[in-house]
Formats: sequence, structure tokens, C-alpha cells
Amino acid sequence: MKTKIKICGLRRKEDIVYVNAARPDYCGFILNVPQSRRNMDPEGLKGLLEELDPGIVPVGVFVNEDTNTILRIVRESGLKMIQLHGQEGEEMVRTIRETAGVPVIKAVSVKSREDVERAAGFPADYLLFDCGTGGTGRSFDWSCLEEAKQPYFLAGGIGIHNMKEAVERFHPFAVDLSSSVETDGVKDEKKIADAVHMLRSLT
Ligand SMILES: O=C(O)c1ccccc1N[C@@H]1O[C@H](COP(=O)(O)O)[C@@H](O)[C@H]1O
Repeated sequence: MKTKIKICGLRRKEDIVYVNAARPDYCGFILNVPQSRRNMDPEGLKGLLEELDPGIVPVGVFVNEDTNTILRIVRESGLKMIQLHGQEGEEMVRTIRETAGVPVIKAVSVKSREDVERAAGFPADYLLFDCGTGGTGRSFDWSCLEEAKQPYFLAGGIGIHNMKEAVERFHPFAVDLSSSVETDGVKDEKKIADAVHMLRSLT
């Protein structure tokens, strides 16, 4: 199967224009995470999603958010996928997956092979392997991925400099980019286009 691509951390109208032109498979919105410079208020989300090309799946990224708040935001905004990027436990992942009616991605911070092995027990539709807290622009030791048993999103410092190696060596379900497609802290149209173009040329 061809590796897909997600562009994460959109928050401006221009960002929607950029992804509509580049056409990644998924795009992500960091919601109610004030410690992130990519944070956006869910109030503004519906308006952005109305402008999004229907062929791009919008993913809501939450960090240790209350379950009912996640379910309400998904219901009201039209998000098509949920990414849990904090310390959410199995029970919460299961509840959200059963109730929200959209697929759930569970992010796991990888420091060792054991982190990847343990993640196999999560009742999520997809796992996402990342470095640290998310959106850091840093990679982890990819040799840990040799223990991965199910389809996963690969995140953490992915860009055009290392995407070829990531895809050809590990065949992730999707690569997930944020920092590498920004200039001066905002999304960059050309970097997004180049990243999506490179991914399509690889697979
Ligand atoms: O991007 C953030 O600020 C962020 C904040 C909180 C949770 C997740 C966040 N981003 C996720 O990080 C990876 C991309 O990381 P990178 O910048 O390319 O290294 C992706 O999964 C985003 O959803």
C-alpha cells in the first residue's frame, strides 16, 4: 500500500489554501493546546473545514482533553478523525473510538523498542510514533520501529531530507509533518507542496 501524508498544525485560512493546492491525504489541527504555538480555538474550526477540499481528511489533535469535550468538538466541527497526543489511557481511547464514530489515532512517544512493543495493545485504529510531546521537529531512533506490528503514522522531524529513507525502510501507513513545512513559525506553501510532491514520487 502507498504511504500517505499528513500535514499538521494548520490554523489560518491561508493554510487551507496551501493544502487544497498540494492535496495531502490528511491535515491536522491542534485544538485546545495552549502550550503549542500551533494551537487554535475550536470555535474557528468549522469555518476552516468548510473551505477544506473534501478529499483531505481533517484530523483533530488533542492532548489530555476531556472525553466529552472531544466528542462535542468533533460533532460540531465536522472533523473526520481524532488524534490523541497525550497520556490518554486504553479505556479513554476505547470509549472515544466507540462513541465518536470516526477513526482514532493514538500517539506514542518513542524512547525505546519497548515503547513500540507496548503500544501494540492500544485499542486505536492507528498508532502514531513521535518524538517527545509532539511538534518538536526532532526525530527518534527509527531502529525502534522494527518492533512495530500494525499500521502507523510516522512523525517527529520528518521532512524532504529524510522522507525517502522513512518510506523505503519502514513503509509507514503515513508520514506526518509539521515543523519541516514551516518558515518563521507559519506554514509555508512551497514546503508543503514540495513535501507532498516528494511523497507521491516515492510510492
Ligand atoms: O505541533 C504541535 O505543536 C503539537 C502539539 C501538541 C501535540 C502534537 C503536536 N504536533 C504533532 O507533532 C507531529 C509533527 O511533529 P514535527 O513538528 O514534524 O516534528 C504531528 O504528529 C503533529 O500532530
